[in-house]
Amino acid sequence: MKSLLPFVRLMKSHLGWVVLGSTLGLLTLLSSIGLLALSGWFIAAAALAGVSLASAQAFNYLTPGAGVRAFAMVRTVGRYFERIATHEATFRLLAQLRVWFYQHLEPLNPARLKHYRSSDLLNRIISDINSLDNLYLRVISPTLIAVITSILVAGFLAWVSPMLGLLLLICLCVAGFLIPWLGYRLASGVGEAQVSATSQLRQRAITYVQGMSELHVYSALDSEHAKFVQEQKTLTDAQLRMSLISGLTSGMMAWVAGIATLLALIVAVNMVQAEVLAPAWLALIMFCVLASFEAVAPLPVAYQFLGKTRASAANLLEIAEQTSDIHFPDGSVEVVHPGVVSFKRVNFAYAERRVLDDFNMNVEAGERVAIMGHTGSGKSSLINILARFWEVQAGEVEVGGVNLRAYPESQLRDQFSVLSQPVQLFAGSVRDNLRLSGEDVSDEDMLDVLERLGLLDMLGSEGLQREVGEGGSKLSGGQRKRLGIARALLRNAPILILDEPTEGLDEATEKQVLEVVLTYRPTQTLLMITHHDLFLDRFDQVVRIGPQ
Ligand SMILES: Nc1ncnc2c1ncn2[C@@H]1O[C@H](COP(=O)(O)OP(=O)(O)OP(=O)(O)O)[C@@H](O)[C@H]1O
Repeated sequence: MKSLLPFVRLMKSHLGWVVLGSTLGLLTLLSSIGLLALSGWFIAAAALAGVSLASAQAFNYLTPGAGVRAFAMVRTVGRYFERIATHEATFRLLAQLRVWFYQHLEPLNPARLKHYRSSDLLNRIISDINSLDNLYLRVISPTLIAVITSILVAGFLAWVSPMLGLLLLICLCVAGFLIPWLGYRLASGVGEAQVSATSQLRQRAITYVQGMSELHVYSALDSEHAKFVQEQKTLTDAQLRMSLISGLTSGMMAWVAGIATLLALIVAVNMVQAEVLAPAWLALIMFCVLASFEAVAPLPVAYQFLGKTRASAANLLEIAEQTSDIHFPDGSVEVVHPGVVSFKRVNFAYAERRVLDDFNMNVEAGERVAIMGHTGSGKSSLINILARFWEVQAGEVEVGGVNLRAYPESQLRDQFSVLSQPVQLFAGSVRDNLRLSGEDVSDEDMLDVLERLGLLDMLGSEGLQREVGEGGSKLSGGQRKRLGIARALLRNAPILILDEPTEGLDEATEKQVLEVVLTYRPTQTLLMITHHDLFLDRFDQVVRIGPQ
């Protein structure tokens, strides 16, 4: 249960709605019980009063009639507002949970998140967070309502007869504690299996859809489909077992309610025979006992799904409790020499994989540097280091004359414009993608750089509104790359880092692109990772990484 505590604490900020929803729920339920009990008494008492003219005339129809109407109105109006309040509370809690989760996820650098697939994270954000709406709506609020209602109704019956009160309390305890506990025990493993099966199925579905063309080409659709069906079956099996448990606990609940009513009837009939209870009270007691089970009826299902809710909570906490090992200080630093980059005796490894060993590089402001080396030698790792996605194990890295570790995050990001590999484009228009380089970038600047990179034809009649598709799927590989270069060029930062900007381009386009890269911002420092030696003579330095 410890895993649920942080989520219970989150409710504090919406305590008003939470308390209002539960109070209205309690009021509605008590009105419902009162309505049934009073109506039962009223009909029975009126019928008995009708036996003789004198008793019929003496019978007070007005007060109980008004009571029935009052209970009916409170029940109807209460139910309406209870739904509004509990849903408002639930949606507010869900919204807060999503933001809370994202706030914990966002600072985790790629080094922390590399063990998680993006589809797994997506599943946690959607499915696991949704499961947590069970906690307030189906567990906490109904439990509170059930406890208070049981005490009040059993107390009322105890006032009529202590025996009746005790009897109802015992039956409500069986229905409200024992049966939910049984449901919880039976379903605890199944709920966890359901959470895991849902996650697996969603991950499989995402991979399946994303890799559809490859699966077609390699004729692997059937085998992938078979795995998909198997995972669907695992989920359906878990759901079926959950339904069987629900059926079992609902049946037991109806059974206990029936037994309680029968026992109450026996006690009440004896009291009527002993003339300690008016006959019309028989109906009141019967309806009161029957209706009181409405309070505990939602509990077995709620507790049955508690295992699932706990598993979801554990999934979320697993991410939320991680702390980034990379800390950015607050405040600001004075960038002494904008555009300068230096690596001094740097050692760097991904876990046990050594990449840079005693690596040195000095780049002056405005210099153009080509970074070359065999594939896998660690060229792209320089970007990971400069962006502080990963930390170096030894040595010093300075940007603008300031140690990388002294930079607040946003100030560090302001030092670079980066074209990474592969280029990440977002579903949206060309303008949306270029806008990432700065809110103040004008359409004219965008069109100018696109023209220089030979991309105007790509825009067609739609211009900057041209949609690029999911990940740039509506563009060719070369267009994607050049659009990424355009975005990097448009961002006015002291240092431009391009990771293989001309990879996959034909020679003429490669020349055109390099020309733009080398002339677009003449005073900007350029670090260009490349495998090609085209235009190397126009670079101030060539840095080679790894064995030559
Ligand atoms: N996130 C990571 N976790 C573990 N190892 C990694 C990670 N990223 C890269 N590597 C490994 O580090 C080494 C250097 O990778 P890097 O991407 O820096 O090489 P590169 O020189 O840019 O290669 P290429 O020219 O093929 O792009 C490679 O052996 C690679 O397998």
